[in-house]
Amino acid sequence: MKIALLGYGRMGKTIEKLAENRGHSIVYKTSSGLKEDELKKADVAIDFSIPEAAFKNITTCFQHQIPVVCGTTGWLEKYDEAVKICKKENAAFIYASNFSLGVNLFFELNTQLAKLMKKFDQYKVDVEEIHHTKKLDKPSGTAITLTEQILANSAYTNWELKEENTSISEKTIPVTAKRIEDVPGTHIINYASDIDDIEIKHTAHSREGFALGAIIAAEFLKDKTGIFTMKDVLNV
Ligand SMILES: NC(=O)C1=CN([C@@H]2O[C@H](COP(=O)(O)OP(=O)(O)OC[C@H]3O[C@@H](n4cnc5c(N)ncnc54)[C@H](O)[C@@H]3O)[C@@H](O)[C@H]2O)C=CC1
Ligand SMILES: O=C(O)C1=N[C@H](C(=O)O)C[C@H](O)C1
Repeated sequence: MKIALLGYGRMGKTIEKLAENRGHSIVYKTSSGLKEDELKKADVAIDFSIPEAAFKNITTCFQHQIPVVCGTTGWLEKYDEAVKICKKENAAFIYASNFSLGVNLFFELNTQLAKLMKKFDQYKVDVEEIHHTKKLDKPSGTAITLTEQILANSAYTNWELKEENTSISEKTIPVTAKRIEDVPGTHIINYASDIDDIEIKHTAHSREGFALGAIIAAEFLKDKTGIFTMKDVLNV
């Protein structure tokens, strides 16, 4: 498979290494704007760039009917518009806030746990994410997905990023974002009561899980049209 890497930073470089080990070739890579003649050489594009660039990158791929896998976080206010353009251009698209198998299993666990906890209102939930200090967005896209899953399966009505010394209402899910050097990505869901806590946690040991998941998504998407999610790719 011929891959275009849109974003050649930490993730782009990890994807290049794993993709070549799986027999794919990187035919185009960029860390700035797109050269459309170069992009057109690819069977599929993988975007791990920056929030400001993702929408332009992926919609340019749609215009050339190049299937695109996007892992960039922090641009989702434009997701619905991207989906509309993808359908109009008869292109193919997968976005995921997290491509790792482990986190996608964790998403299922989180949903089931939220359903179970719904009737036990003595437990208060909070969501915490920890990432490296170079991360541009907060909270992480993964933390937002986890929080939205809890909202869809509980009596909570909204979420807020918790800054120090702020008080948060009963119906609001507090989300804490910590930045610690070199942490690839940790997510914790805690249900606390006066008597005990119940906690689930996912810890990424490196970026390889994210990169491998994105490559598997690209292998799935090549030669397809339409909008897909990691549930379609992994059958979870
Ligand atoms: N969905 C997932 O599984 C994961 C998502 N991410 C997300 O992926 C994104 C990238 O993460 P990292 O690789 O750690 O960041 P990074 O900062 O190492 O790499 C981003 C690269 O994009 C480049 N860039 C800037 N403008 C561009 C443009 N117009 N077109 C193409 N590239 C451009 C930058 O120069 C940089 O090299 C972030 O939004 C991060 O949150 C990261 C890991 C996993
Ligand atoms: O920026 C990162 O590094 C990561 N970003 C994604 C997110 O925002 O959820 C996924 C992963 O946790 C690493």
